[in-house]
Amino acid sequence: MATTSTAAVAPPPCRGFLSSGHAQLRLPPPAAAAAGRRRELLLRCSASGGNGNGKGGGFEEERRRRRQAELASRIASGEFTAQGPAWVAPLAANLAKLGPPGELAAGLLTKLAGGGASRGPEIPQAVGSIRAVADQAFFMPLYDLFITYGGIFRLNFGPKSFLIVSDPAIAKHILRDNSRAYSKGILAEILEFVMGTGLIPADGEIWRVRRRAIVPALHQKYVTAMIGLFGEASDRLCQKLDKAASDGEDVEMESLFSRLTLDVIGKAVFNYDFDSLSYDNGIVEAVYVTLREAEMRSTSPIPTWEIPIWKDISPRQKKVNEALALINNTLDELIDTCKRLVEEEDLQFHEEYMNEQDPSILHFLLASGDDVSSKQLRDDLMTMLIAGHETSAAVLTWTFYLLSKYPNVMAKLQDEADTVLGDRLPTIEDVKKLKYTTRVINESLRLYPQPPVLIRRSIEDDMLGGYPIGRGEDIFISVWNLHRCPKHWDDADVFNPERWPLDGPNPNEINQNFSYLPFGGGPRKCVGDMFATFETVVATAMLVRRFDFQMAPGAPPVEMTTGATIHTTEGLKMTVTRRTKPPVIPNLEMKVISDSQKNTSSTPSMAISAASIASGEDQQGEVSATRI
Ligand code: HEM
Repeated sequence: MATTSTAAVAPPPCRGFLSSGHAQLRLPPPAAAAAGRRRELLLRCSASGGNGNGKGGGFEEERRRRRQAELASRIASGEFTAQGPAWVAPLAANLAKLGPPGELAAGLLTKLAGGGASRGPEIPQAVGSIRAVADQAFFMPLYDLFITYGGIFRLNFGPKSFLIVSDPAIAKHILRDNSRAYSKGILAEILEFVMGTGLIPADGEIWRVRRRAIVPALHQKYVTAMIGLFGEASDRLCQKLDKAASDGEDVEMESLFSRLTLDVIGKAVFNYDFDSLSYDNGIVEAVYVTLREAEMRSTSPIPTWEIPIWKDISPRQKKVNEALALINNTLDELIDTCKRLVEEEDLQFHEEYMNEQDPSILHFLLASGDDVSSKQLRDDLMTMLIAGHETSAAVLTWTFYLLSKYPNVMAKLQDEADTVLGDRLPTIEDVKKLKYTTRVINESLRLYPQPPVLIRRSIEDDMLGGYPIGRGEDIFISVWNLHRCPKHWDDADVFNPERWPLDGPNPNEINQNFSYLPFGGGPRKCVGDMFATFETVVATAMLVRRFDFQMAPGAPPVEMTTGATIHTTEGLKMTVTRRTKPPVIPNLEMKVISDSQKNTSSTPSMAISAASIASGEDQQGEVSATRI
């Protein structure tokens, strides 16, 4: 079968943050009994998926399992284990950087120096080489190390050192209880070139002011109105798939989901129609060039973009600068146009203000009289464009991957979509009824959290898990590990939407006590959580209502790699078949905001959001994301 090529401007994503570095892992020697227990745990905890029977399967699963088993047996054999006086670890780490002879010397040194006593509580240290696992996404080996060495340990690689946190109580402390003692650290440094002081990288006073300005824009009426936009964009994707099904072409769904969510977020944030599902234009290409650069910077061991002269003459940097200039000019024009519209408007601003011709966040911000420089406004828009684009696309990609592996879940999902949606574009009332679809998204986010790690830096001394830490520590909170911890989850690796009862609260960080963090937690929790949940629910329901999805024959194995979110290494190539049900023809004359959607101020609270109301940020008096 031929393949519909849709990835012209989206080059393959980069490898993991640590994958090209030489991570050095060293830990205190486990007692023999503990090693045995760990080995047992490791065997139970391979982070693989499974098939519809929950028994696992597939070539890629097998490869993943083999690689994990290899690392597990190397850890259990004590290969990474060394002990000795405090000076041994850094010296061994530096030796190991010199390649295989250095690694050998490091091994000998640590063996000879063995038996050092610890003075007070010390965070377990990982030192050694993970080159053997360098061909997988970096959060995968972190999982095996977590299973072996616990909820907090130090990872040294090269001159860098990170604390890896996989314990819910420690995550809660950093993200919520003592969040003021932590900044975005490396993340802010990496993203500065594209997001400036936008909401994600910003810290301190700038963050506080911008969060207070932006959160109100995602109010109930706005998110409800967006459901029409989600439906129309998903319908355009359905038309594309319809054509592929007629032509007998396989489709690369990851790239299509990326386009779907780009089209949605452009309209939702600044009322710009990228129309990337229809064609590639300069601005779409510029967005992808910028996104890939941000991911490259987050995964590269050497910051070539900072090297004097080179940064000015490198063709890659030139392309990035041109792309950024194009996006910035476009955003400036959109801001100017919107300012004119607001000036001409007979404006009566109120809490749930929304311009029905242009319900975008930009319009809200300008109408609210937000006193902000154009540069800051641009940073905020750019931040939301990126935050709301790749994340939702990744959720859809991994959801459809999981559905192809679990046909029983797909069948239930299709039943629900048939019953609830009929032949209409979804309304807010429909979305409330799509409870199983919502559980599928909840569960997909558990298995494939986007992003898989949250990054912080301590800006004060603190205690984490009983260990003292100094300021300046770079910290990775592994959401992947939290979401797959065998102590917290039954059959942690199995895709089981039924684990979340339909009549129960929507799972979130509060009711799962920070073992489940799909949208983060505390004051920096995602502002787009409801938006994103509705967007992915609407798209999933509309697609499965019309089509069956299977992995395409001969499709490359679906492996993970990571930048900001979890990507596939070679795309998600699927065969799409029209369902045998009578064709569904949505009423495209329906307005983006239907009459029933206009009067939403009295919309009763949904089960899906009721539980998220009591979020950590409220307890801290910070501005929380809007709930419906
Ligand atoms: C399924 C899709 C999404 C997922 C999984 C997701 C996930 C997250 C997570 C985990 C964080 C916390 C990051 C941290 O603590 O370091 C976050 C923050 C953020 N998200 Fe989302 N997000 C999604 C969609 C969106 C959308 C659609 C928007 C905008 C409309 C958005 C805007 C933001 C912003 C602005 C922040 C920073 C908040 C702050 O620091 O105050 N996200 N997101």
